[in-house]
Amino acid sequence: MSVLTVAMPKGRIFQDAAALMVKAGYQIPPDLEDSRKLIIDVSAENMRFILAKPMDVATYVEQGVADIGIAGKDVMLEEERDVYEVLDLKISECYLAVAGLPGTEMKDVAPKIATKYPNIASSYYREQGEQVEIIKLNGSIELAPLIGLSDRIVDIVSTGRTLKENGLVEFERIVDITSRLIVNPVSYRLKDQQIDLLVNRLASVVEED
Ligand SMILES: Nc1ncnc2c1ncn2[C@@H]1O[C@H](COP(=O)(O)OP(=O)(O)OP(=O)(O)O)[C@@H](O)[C@H]1O
Ligand SMILES: O=P(O)(O)OC[C@H]1O[C@H](OP(=O)(O)OP(=O)(O)O)[C@H](O)[C@@H]1O
Repeated sequence: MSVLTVAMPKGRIFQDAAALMVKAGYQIPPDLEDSRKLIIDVSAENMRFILAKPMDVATYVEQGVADIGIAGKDVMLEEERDVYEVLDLKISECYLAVAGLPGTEMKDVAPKIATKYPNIASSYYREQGEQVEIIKLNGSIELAPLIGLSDRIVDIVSTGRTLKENGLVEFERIVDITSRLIVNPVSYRLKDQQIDLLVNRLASVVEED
């Protein structure tokens, strides 16, 4: 049986994802994320974990250097990678929303939208029939309307604390987000039994609403 390479997102999703795998019976070392090592072999499970930035997970899986991966639906929508999305893991829940300063209207001509998700924001406003200028930022998105960089932001909301503490309000909810199990199409053909086993084991522990 060949080794299964799993691209795991560092950061927020990691703990939820590792807990789910442990619940599914996989012997994952609890300190997987504590070291600075980026490749961790778990020979007992015939698995290799690569620790990636969340936005890059789907890239590793599409390129085939990882057979499977765990990625937020936000990443899947933004990146549109050629991978199979096989299971909603129902972890790391959040949503994408439009937010801004309360009581403000968008400018009539070329309103500015700051976001880490330019593709999602573009298609959202295209569907709304609104012509906007997208400003790509890499973080601290909530700053943009506060300092006059944008009329609105498109960003992730989880507890709502960041919006609240910066005096911003949510205007529209765009899409609910959870993390997904994704698979490289070629790997799915070559390692179908191994992957099916993992999918079934994870599916059986994913909480049903
Ligand atoms: N409050 C939240 N903010 C951002 N992402 C969240 C939140 N809650 C869940 N998520 C999920 O976690 C993923 C991002 O994880 P994380 O914040 O660790 O990475 P990141 O955005 O690359 O962080 P950084 O750039 O600060 O390292 C998103 O793709 C999303 O699916
Ligand atoms: O609703 P909340 O629970 O407050 O979470 C939402 C915030 O968390 C994320 O930012 P992150 O912490 O990843 O920082 P960033 O500014 O570096 O993107 C996201 O971009 C929001 O700013």
